[in-house]
Amino acid sequence: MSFFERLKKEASAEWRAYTEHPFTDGLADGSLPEAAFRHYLVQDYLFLIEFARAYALAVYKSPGLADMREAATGLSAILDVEMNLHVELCAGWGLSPDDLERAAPAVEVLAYTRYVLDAGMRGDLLALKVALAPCVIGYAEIATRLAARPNASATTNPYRVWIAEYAGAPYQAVAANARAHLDSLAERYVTPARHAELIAIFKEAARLEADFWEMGWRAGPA
Ligand SMILES: Cc1ncc(CO)c(N)n1
Repeated sequence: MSFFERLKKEASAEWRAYTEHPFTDGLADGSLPEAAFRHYLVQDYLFLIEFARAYALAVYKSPGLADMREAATGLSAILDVEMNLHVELCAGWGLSPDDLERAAPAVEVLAYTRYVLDAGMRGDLLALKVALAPCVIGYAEIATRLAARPNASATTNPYRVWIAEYAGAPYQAVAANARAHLDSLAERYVTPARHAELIAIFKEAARLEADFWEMGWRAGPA
């Protein structure tokens, strides 16, 4: 079993609560209230800015050049690809870059991004990549599951663009790469004594991802 599979297995309750949150089902069938999605989009932009900072920390925390380049590629994937797609997606929802940058971060954004940055600052590159894994790899898994649903790509589903973006080949390749790199770091740096620490970080990050969906979900009409 790969290291990533092992993490998922150990954190199966947290993983399910995150990847099968009702918010995601609302995206799949188009039933998610628009206010919930709009709130999520604004907060996700603020999240991505801090997430880019965590990748920058991964560059710094890299023991060697190959790890450094991998982290730099991840940083560029966020700053140059994912954030541009996000701005485009937001424009379609009537949200300008100004609207996005003026927003105040929700406590769920602060809690999650500070947690990941802290795990990286006090730990090594592996601890940081474990904290990042639910975000990067989780979204790829969620979108693949949603894309297989009957209404996911229907023109009547307002969330089809979001699903297609994360289920699409470029994002899936980013996630596959992150997964392979995590497994290779684990081969180099995991010791039995570290398992509990790393599983705890993974569980916490998955829990904070579920809280992120919950934040969006609460912004929808009751
Ligand atoms: C909250 C959150 N987690 C993961 C991703 C994927 O990058 C995202 N855009 N937002």
